[in-house]
Amino acid sequence: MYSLKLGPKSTIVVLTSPQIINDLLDKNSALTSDRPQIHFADRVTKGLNLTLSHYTETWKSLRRGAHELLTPQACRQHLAIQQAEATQLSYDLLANPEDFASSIRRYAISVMFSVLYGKRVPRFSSTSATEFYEMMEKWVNLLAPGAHPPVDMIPVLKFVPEGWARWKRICNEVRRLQKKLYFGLMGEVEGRMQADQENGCFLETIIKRQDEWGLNREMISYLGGVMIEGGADTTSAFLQSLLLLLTAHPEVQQKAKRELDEVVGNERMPILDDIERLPYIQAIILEASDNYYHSHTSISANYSAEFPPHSDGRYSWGVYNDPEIFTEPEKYNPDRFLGERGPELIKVMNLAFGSGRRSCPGIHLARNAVNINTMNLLWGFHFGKPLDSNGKEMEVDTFNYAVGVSYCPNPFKSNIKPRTPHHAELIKLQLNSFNDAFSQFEYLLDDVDKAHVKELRKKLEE
Ligand code: HEM
Repeated sequence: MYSLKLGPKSTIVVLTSPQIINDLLDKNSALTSDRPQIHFADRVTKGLNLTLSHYTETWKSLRRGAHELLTPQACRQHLAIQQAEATQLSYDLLANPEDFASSIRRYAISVMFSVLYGKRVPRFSSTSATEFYEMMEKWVNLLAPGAHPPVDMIPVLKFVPEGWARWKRICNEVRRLQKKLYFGLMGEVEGRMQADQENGCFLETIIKRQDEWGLNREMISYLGGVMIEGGADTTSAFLQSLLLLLTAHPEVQQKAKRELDEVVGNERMPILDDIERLPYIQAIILEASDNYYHSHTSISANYSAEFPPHSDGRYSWGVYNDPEIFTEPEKYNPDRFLGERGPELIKVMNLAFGSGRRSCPGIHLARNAVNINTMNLLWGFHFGKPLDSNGKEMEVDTFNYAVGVSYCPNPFKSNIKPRTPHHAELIKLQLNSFNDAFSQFEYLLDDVDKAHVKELRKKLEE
């Protein structure tokens, strides 16, 4: 653990010990559940962004709604569409293996849209996805460290007139885009409810129970939007990290496939419950989880001399890369979780979803997504190293990540092939069997998406 003093009022504390994290964020969470001051976020969302907002009564109402709708039981109800979309992802890798990154991103955003708004995203370039990503690019750039004047450190900058402060105009633009998108999606759900076309999505329940949770229309629309922000790119970054690591480690793939062949076999695709009987696959997931997780908390009262009020606490890499906890932490070695120290290491990896009151409310949905897709990908495909112009395998850099608000591998190549034609055939058959699961989420699609879905169904039936 160490701290950096960045001015009279700003201290960043970097936490690297699981014991201190537990003590600080779990046992003392009433004092450590705030977020640091982010003026741009307050200006854009007026305190309604669940992830970035201070520890306020508004945050508590938003969090209660999010929590109740993302319990393990509630997430079971979303399993059919998660499984269907995961099969669609496998099919997309068969059809267009070079474009795996877009296919993964489509998968992740489509599950979030379906679960939240009851409307899937059949193409990466579907209008809803494009609008979301356009908004997100501006939003993430606005929040990126160093991209704009340091208003939080020099608050007087808030008074610079808008004509001279480009960041103020960007804040206004992001606010406009967020409101247009999030209110628009909410309006679609309201319209569908009035037309008696409910499909059990998150926003329907929130709208019905808003009084109980103390939420108004603006809060609900932001809650939905923030859940897409929190759930889509995190899940897709995990799956891209996983693919990068698997591509670099054929020996891990081989071992995983042996386990899958014994437990699942070659006559069906995996289902979620299989994961319990696949300890090596579980270890692959745990070992891939240290690459990008972050927690970001703020200490709101005088906790101790090292943590003055409003100090800003962070942990991530330090914990998972401590050689006293993880032997050779830089090595991708799932077997470390299967040895004698496995249970102790698994406990540390559970920090990957945060600790205390600000920990990830989407953990169960995220784990289901990660489990289903890791099993599917290893069951159905081989991820080979890319080849150079002489047909020789190239090495893969597993530390080549984009650094920013989200942490995702930079574009990379993987030589993706189905394991056998039989595996490819089973993926197509399974996708065809999910027509009913998909159709409930296709009511609000535009004409281009509807035509795309129709053409795909026709192809699968040929
Ligand atoms: C693999 C996928 C995911 C990972 C790795 C992940 C990880 C995290 C982490 C580390 C935090 C911060 C915890 C802290 O500050 O202590 C967080 C917060 C959050 N996550 Fe996730 N998450 C994932 C998926 C999801 C999903 C699917 C949803 C929505 C359904 C979601 C919604 C949120 C929200 C709203 C917050 C902010 C909570 C708050 O500040 O009260 N996340 N997540």
